[in-house]
Amino acid sequence: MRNELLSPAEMAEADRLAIAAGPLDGYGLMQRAGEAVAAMVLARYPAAKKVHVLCGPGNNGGDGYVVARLLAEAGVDVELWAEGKQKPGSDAALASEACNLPVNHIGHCYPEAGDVVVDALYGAGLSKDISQHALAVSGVSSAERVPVISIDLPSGVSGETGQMRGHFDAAVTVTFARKKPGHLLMPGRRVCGEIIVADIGIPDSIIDQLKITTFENTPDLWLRWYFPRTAIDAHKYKRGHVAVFSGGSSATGAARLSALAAARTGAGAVTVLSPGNAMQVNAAHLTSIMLRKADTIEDIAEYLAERQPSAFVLGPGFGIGERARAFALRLLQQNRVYDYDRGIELWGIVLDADGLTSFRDNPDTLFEASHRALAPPLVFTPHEGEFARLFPDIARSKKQSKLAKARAAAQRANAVIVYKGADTVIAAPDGHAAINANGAPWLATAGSGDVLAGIIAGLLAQGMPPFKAACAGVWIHAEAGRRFGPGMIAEDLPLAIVPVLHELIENQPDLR
Ligand SMILES: NC(=O)C1=CN([C@@H]2O[C@H](COP(=O)(O)OP(=O)(O)OC[C@H]3O[C@@H](n4cnc5c(N)ncnc54)[C@H](OP(=O)(O)O)[C@@H]3O)[C@@H](O)[C@H]2O)[C@@H](O)CC1
Ligand SMILES: [K+]
Repeated sequence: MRNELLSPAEMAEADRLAIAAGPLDGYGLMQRAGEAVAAMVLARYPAAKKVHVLCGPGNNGGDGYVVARLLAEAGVDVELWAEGKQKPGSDAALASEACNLPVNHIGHCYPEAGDVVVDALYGAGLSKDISQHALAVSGVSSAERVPVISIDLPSGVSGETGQMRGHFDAAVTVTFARKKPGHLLMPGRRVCGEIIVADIGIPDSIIDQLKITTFENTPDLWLRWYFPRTAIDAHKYKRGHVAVFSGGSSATGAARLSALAAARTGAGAVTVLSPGNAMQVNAAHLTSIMLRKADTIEDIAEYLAERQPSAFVLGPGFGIGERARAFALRLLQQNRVYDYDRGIELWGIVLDADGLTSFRDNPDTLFEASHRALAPPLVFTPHEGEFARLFPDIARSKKQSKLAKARAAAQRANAVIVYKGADTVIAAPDGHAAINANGAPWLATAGSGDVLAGIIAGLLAQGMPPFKAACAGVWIHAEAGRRFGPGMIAEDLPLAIVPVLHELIENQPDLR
């Protein structure tokens, strides 16, 4: 897999292992890094009037000296600008010695329209805010529309968290071996431009040794082994039965959106569980989706015994309060069911929106229930506000990245957490996590989250493991929204996922 995301510490470990295994030493890796960037600059900007290379004191700057030397050798007009003191004898010092160009202080750098800037100030070793001089060059570059090529990361962006300490706005970021979380987490992602991952000679076998648990959410993560295969003899209930709880008579649309999405995702049967006072309005709007009255805990118990549904959605439009808490805790009393023949978990619960907010005053009652040994798999789908209500202390942390927060929450809740946003993070209680990157702004529309909850439930119902179902659901939902484009409303989404599903299945020969 090439979708692992390496933290700066993991990347340093990969470098260390690669150097120990040979044949390249640190200086050799730096040459390869510089070659990749120089080749990219030559290919993309053959008509650049001048290339300004900004070098910091560490190895990011070292890469910059290699780029400057190679571009000058290729006949490009190169000017070198530096700040900070190099460590004598470091790879960066060797790279600067090998580069014979004059070095100017960065405070005098004024790029002009038609030039290109190579930003080799700070990468993995960023440890403080970037200087006023660096910020000034960044500002002039933006004002003059001078493209910035950032090495490893736009200087000022943390590779670990995506947080920024001043920044460059890159047109292209060239990173090495694998992407880093900071390339995908906001706000860093916004300033990376196009991200190119260059091979500098660190083999996959070295990355494998690191046992990475953070990934970019791409189909590689879940399509081949885990995506539901519709068996030829599939009976509708074998393809899973999803139940979605509806709100009262004036708030039923959200549940129907979830229900429709679950059905489109391939669940064989879907039922809306409705309060008595909303039966009529739900009945007026449902056709293939079934409807059943569920006002009380007894109604739910009866339904569970009779129909053995395989996934629930509780929360969209449901209403905040005691009823939501009681229903959620009742579902959590059911034991998980494992189908040993098919090797799949038979059911799970997606808790969204009001289903989460209802526990804001006493989240521990929810977490105690979810930690019971036989409790069914749980997926929470909070946006930022809901996350803060359920995990206030984690949400407040200034130090932790969104990735770390989602992981901490997943452990505490013993649930898969889908921490939504432009950079949705999916985290499992066992520490596995993925960052989604195929979203689009049009997904931020009312009802979009209800559809996502339904897609995930549809996948859970078909036996997909909860973390994989959540990852696949987020990706499919985002892909459908991205392809639909401007003008999309949530009602469009359940149908828009269909071509995405077709393509996923067609692209996997062993899934046909
Ligand atoms: N390892 C390898 O084999 C390979 C690594 N490669 C490359 O190395 C890069 C990582 O190199 P690195 O670890 O030297 O860190 P780097 O980002 O250059 O910064 C550290 C220096 O900057 C300083 N500093 C930090 N922030 C600052 C600020 N805001 N303002 C001012 N100063 C600041 C910091 O100071 P200190 O924290 O020590 O006070 C220290 O002196 C990586 O991104 C990739 O490009 C490739 O060549 C492939 C092979
Ligand atoms: K940089």
